[in-house]
Order: sequence, then C-alpha cells, then structure tokens
Amino acid sequence: METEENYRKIVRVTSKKSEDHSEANEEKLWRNSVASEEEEVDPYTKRRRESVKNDVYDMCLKVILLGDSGVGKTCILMRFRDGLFLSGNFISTVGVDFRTKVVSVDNTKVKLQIWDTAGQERFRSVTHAYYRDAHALLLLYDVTNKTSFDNIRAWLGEIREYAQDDVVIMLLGNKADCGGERAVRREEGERLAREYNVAFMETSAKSGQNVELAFVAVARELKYRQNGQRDSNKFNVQDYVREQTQKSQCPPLYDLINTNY
Ligand SMILES: Nc1nc2c(ncn2[C@@H]2O[C@H](COP(=O)(O)OP(=O)(O)OP(=O)(O)O)[C@@H](O)[C@H]2O)c(=O)[nH]1
Repeated sequence: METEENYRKIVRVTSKKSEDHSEANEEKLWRNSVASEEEEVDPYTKRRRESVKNDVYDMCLKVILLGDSGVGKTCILMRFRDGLFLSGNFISTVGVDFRTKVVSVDNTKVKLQIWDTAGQERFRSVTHAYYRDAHALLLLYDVTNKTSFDNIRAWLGEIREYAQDDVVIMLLGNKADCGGERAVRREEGERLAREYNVAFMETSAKSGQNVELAFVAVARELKYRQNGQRDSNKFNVQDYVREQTQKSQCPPLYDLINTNY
C-alpha cells in the first residue's frame, strides 16, 4: 500500500548522499530530485511525484463529463490528463470514475477533479447524485452520431433538474477528426448552444483539438467567478472560447503571406 511511511522509507533508501533524515531535509531532497527531469525513476516514485504535484494548488473545482455512451468522455479525460488516445476496443465506463489535474490560470493553480460518468441509461440514477456539487459540466455529443446530438436536450433537462443553477456548462461536439463520417454540422452545435446560452466547441480526443482549451476555459470562468469579477464583465467563457477557437482556425498572417496558392 502507498502509505506516507512507505514513501518516506523510499526517500531514505534513495537519498544515500545525506545522513540528515529530518522531515525538512527529506522534503528538500525529494523536491531536488523532482527538478532533475533527466533522471530515470521507478513507476512508484513517478506516481508519488505526480500526486504531490497535484496537491499544490490554490483552488479545487469539480468538473463532470456527461453525454451518451460512446461519445468519447473517457477518451477526452485521458487526452487531457495523460496526453494519450487509445484507439481499439471500446470499454464502457461503469458508474463513475475520477482523475485530477492541476492547471495554471493567470498564476493561480487550479486543481480540477474530473468525474467521468457512465453514459449508459442504466447508470443514470447513480450519476445524478454527482451533479449536485459540480462546478462545471462538460456535455459531449459525437459529431458522427446524430442520436447523441438529439439527446443533448434531454441531458440539459437532467442538468437543470439535478445540478446547481449556476453550474458552468460547456457543450462539446467530439470526434471532430472524423470529417467524412460527420452527421452533425458545426453550425447545428453552435445554434443549440446559443439556444441554451452555453459555451460550445468541437473537440477531438484523437487529435487533441481543443481538449486542453475546454478544461482551461471552465477553470478560468470559475476562477473569475470565485474572485467576484463576474459582474464586472472581465471574463465571459463563451466569448473566450469563441476567440480562442477562431485564433486556432485562422493561420497566422506570416503563413498566409508565405503560402503559394
Ligand atoms: N475518431 C475518434 N474516436 C474517438 C474519439 N473519442 C473517442 N473515440 C472512440 O469512441 C469510442 C468510445 O469512447 P469512450 O471515451 O470510451 O466513450 P464514453 O463516452 O466514455 O462511453 P461510456 O463510458 O459508455 O459512457 C472509443 O472506441 C474511442 O476510441 C475522437 O475524438 N475521435
């Protein structure tokens, strides 16, 4: 078991250079070893380092991934958390699962506790229990699956019923990399988001398109809200997302000038 005591033992064994085993020194040795990125480390130490890194934060927010089964919630989380996309066999989530990641928003360390819920109908009563204390909800549909898009209205109904009134909602049209198989146009997603007054963008867990942006945008919105700056119009998540996605779609002027048409 990964207890604090076990961890300290490992620090003692690995820090042969020092005879000083005081808590402060062990902490310093550990921090120094983290700084050395070249160093080879065993998986236990790596996991421990990641968990300590995740423990340094200024605010903690709960984000929930919602949407029909198969839209890509687990893949979006894996892409964001670990930078990975595992294609192949699709294994449906059972109940709920969560991961954490710390992101930096204007010098504030925001710890996101991200809950991946099962999209299957039979788990709905379990997942409803998690809505209540969520700060943000990322609601996904699959751009190649029209039914998953049509079901978004029902999802939004459930959100209104079970989540807090001021929860931040972002609609994500995932699998944007599947151009040829597309069943939902981008404009349809935009229109629906406008109708419900929620932020929107298309994402791809496969290519990584907009995945980081989706999480950072909700973290940013919540940070500004908690700082009481919401009413001063300093930040609006919908405008922010629009600006950022437009930037990424528009090639820099330099590229345009140097392109041979
Ligand atoms: N091409 C492509 N495939 C994706 C993308 N995201 C997910 N997939 C695939 O879609 C399938 C379902 O992905 P999951 O992330 O497991 O779906 P889920 O929404 O978590 O499903 P449940 O756990 O049943 O709710 C998998 O086969 C993935 O490889 C994407 O952005 N692009």
